[in-house]
Amino acid sequence: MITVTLPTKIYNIEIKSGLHQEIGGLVKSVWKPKKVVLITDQQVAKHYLNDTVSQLETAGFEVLTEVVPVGEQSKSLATVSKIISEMATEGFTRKDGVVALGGGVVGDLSGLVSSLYMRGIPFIQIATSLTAMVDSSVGGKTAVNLGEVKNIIGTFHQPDLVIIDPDFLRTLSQRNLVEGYGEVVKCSALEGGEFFELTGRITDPVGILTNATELIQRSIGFKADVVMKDEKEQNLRRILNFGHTFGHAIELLGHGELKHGEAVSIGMVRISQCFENIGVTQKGITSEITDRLLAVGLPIDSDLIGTDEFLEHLKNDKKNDGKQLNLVALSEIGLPIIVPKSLESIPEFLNS
Ligand SMILES: NC(=O)c1ccc[n+]([C@@H]2O[C@H](COP(=O)([O-])OP(=O)(O)OC[C@H]3O[C@@H](n4cnc5c(N)ncnc54)[C@H](O)[C@@H]3O)[C@@H](O)[C@H]2O)c1
Ligand SMILES: O=C(O)C(=O)C[C@@H](O)[C@H](O)[C@H](O)COP(=O)(O)O
Ligand SMILES: [Zn+2]
Repeated sequence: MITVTLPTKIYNIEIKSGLHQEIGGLVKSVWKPKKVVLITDQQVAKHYLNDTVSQLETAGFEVLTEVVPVGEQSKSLATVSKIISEMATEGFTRKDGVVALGGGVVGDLSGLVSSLYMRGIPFIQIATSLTAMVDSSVGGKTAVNLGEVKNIIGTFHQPDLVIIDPDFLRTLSQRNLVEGYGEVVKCSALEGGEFFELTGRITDPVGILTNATELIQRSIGFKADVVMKDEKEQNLRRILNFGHTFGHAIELLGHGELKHGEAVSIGMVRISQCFENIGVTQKGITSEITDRLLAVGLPIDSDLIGTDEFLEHLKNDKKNDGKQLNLVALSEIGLPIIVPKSLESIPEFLNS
């Protein structure tokens, strides 16, 4: 178990194989019986919805289920408003709760629903994808996209509890498993040391599964420490965005072809190479990161980088100050820094 201690909230992240059979009891350990809306997507629902509903009902909760279509398209205001209107029809009050059962899409969407309904009601995350287990279920960033802009509508709203059972990974597709591993490599490069050595020993997707619990604990342990120091991303938390400035732009421009973790993988390699070329990043680091990503089959390059549309998307990065981009670089493995750059300088930077 990892505990996240913030100025206005303390919550636990329970990580253990087999927890999917203890959901009712775990939820009851933090909430009195009440109404809950259980939000999931169609794919996760096929495997886990009935059992989760039955566990929650046995524990005394009254459950409304909301099953959204699979994929990034469900991170939309239309989905938020549909769910919120059904909660209102069902008489949900401020004392009731939202439970996310799914990957990062369901988690980001449910988090936003819970933070908006009646100006904020309690929220629990049950992470079922690797991305959710190593990253999105923790830290309280909630979001939906608006048209072509990624995560532009969102809040910080921390959960009351995070449940992570690596057994859920057994039904996850290899592509989604590998995608989530992109964020693991990110955390390992940011932290360095034994964590980076561990990702260096993973030579294929099977290695992700056999080391899943340790990879989850290390990634979430690292992220939780950063979030505890800077919950609202005023400063340090920006490092968790390594690879995302370019990554989010190509994820959106790919119109669903690139999954989030794949786009981040490409984003990390390109930003790292550019910083290596101008002497900010120590020589050899890009190839160490690239080796880890290629080992599991993650993509490391995209033609979308550098196009006019790409440059246009960079304007929406949430780390920007006015016209200035704040890019995350690694001066060495384990030593992230923020490097300001003007938008105008990016074409030259990309060709450095
Ligand atoms: N809030 C944050 O801090 C944060 C961090 C990282 C990523 N994100 C967001 O998360 C999203 C990506 O998350 P994702 O990769 O989990 O995508 P996702 O939620 O779309 O899940 C990927 C796919 O896996 C399926 N799935 C999930 N769990 C499963 C299981 N156990 N068995 C079978 N299928 C399963 C889903 O149905 C979906 O088809 C992006 O929108 C990204 O922006 C947010
Ligand atoms: O938790 C954070 O902080 C992160 O930046 C984690 C990222 O992996 C994640 O993709 C996050 O949703 C990106 O947020 P955004 O603020 O760049 O939209
Ligand atoms: Zn991410």
